[in-house]
Amino acid sequence: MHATHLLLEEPIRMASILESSKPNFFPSMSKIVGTLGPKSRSVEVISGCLKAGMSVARFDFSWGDGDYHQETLENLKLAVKTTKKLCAVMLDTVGPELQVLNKSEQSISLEADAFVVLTSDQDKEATSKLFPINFSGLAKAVKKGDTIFVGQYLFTGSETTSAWLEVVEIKGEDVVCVIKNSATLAGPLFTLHASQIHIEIPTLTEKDKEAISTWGARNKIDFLSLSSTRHAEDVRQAREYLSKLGDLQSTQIFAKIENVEGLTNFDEILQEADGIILSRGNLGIDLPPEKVFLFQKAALYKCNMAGKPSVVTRVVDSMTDNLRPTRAEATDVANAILDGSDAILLGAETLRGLYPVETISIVGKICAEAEKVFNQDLYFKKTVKYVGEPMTHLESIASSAVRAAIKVKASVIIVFTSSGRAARLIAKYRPTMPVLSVVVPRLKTNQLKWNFTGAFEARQSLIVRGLFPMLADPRHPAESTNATNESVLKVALDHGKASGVIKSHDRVVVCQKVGDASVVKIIELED
Ligand SMILES: Nc1ncnc2c1ncn2[C@@H]1O[C@H](COP(=O)(O)OP(=O)(O)O)[C@@H](O)[C@H]1O
Ligand SMILES: C=C(OP(=O)(O)O)C(=O)O
Ligand SMILES: [K+]
Ligand SMILES: [Mg+2]
Repeated sequence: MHATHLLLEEPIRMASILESSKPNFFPSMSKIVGTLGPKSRSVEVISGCLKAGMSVARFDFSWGDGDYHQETLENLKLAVKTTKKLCAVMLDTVGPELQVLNKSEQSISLEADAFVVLTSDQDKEATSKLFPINFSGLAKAVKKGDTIFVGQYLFTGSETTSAWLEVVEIKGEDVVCVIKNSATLAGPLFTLHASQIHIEIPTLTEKDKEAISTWGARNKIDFLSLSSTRHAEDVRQAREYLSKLGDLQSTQIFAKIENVEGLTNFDEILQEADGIILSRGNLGIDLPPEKVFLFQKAALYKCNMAGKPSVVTRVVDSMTDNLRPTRAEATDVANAILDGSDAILLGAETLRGLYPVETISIVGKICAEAEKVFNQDLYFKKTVKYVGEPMTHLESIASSAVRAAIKVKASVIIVFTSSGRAARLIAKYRPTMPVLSVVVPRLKTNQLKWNFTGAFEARQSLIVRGLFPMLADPRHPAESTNATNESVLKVALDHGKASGVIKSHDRVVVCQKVGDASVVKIIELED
């Protein structure tokens, strides 16, 4: 991953662009989150997704029930076993999403300039003149002139399967809208997005709590994607809720920023959350188009400096129906990585798209190319300056490990960690080589029984750029004596060699504790 060093800021030989890249052991350092659904739930397709580079599976509770998602998850577990590729699980909440139920499932044709009424009377059938919605407060929340988008889940706002409405009148509980573009709405469920409007529904709804405490607890979810996070308090409340659900106190919360409220409160939200999802689908509707890129760059910079993983959504919509992305989309993926994103989240493309595996593969290839021209040196300096002095011991060790690894052209960095903190700090400095994070389990008690930690920590690094986890044998005690350190390191090196990331005569940088001292050491392998 560090073979050819081109920098965007330097003149690039045009011919070098045509040289094909050697495939690496890992498709890319950047991570891919795939949403699993109708087109991606067989063991076969999921195995294909894992081999193509998906390392986090997202289960979106905006549609489908627990049983449906459970079936998919069981298939994922089988696929993980057969492919031997690790995958983390993310539960995505419904949140304060407005929905129209189309019980008859017949498509609804909307004509430009005609009128449609949004009503809270959910007993009514959806027709081209009437949309029953799941919220009674809309008439109070919107005013004449406001914009509302409606379409099939994950609509883009630019195709003929979604429509743009403008509020013309409020009649009691009903909202009368004029249709701005002709469209055909298909499927059982449409999503509604009222631009820049506060919807008075809690971020974590009762339905979400139910899904988390049953499905989530049963499956020990690694990540909670908190849809429509609007305030830091939303994250605190979700954390409080998870803390009462046994193992889920280890679940990480990714705040999904999808509207201007979340954007306005971004700094406080970032402090509370474990990571951020830039939900550009909804945000792209809430923001004027010319401002979207700016939010992306500003938010990713803040995540990078905080050392918290970031995820960008909705990159290759057109691949839902096509084998190739548009030029704009291909360029957009690369730019998300150059802007600092850790991961790319695929929604419709894998959920209901025709080419889930191919999409993951192409997105991974674009990410890998972007990583090669990423100006790590500049980024490193910026980060060190931002952190300032004095650094914490651990941060100083982590940044030094990355620097040393680049200077000696190490093929990998191996980091020992239990909490995952050391590994995340190394990733923060964006090493150009993969980081094998060796998660050493710790024995922990909840006063009832003994348990090993480590599984969550290992899987949670699957969303961080550059981190590739392995779980050490729990028979190795977590205290760092020289003998155990050496034996765990040997296992890690063997693992690296067996998988092909480490070859004989390679240099490897190791970050671990010896007694009470944190050390960075450089080792040169024999054959
Ligand atoms: N089991 C272990 N054996 C050796 N070194 C370790 C172990 N766990 C963590 N370290 C090292 O200890 C330092 C602190 O790392 P950190 O991830 O914060 O530890 P912990 O996971 O115990 O909180 C880092 O240098 C890390 O590489
Ligand atoms: C991923 C997105 O959100 P949702 O949860 O609605 O798919 C998005 O809006 O980009
Ligand atoms: K959702
Ligand atoms: Mg969304």
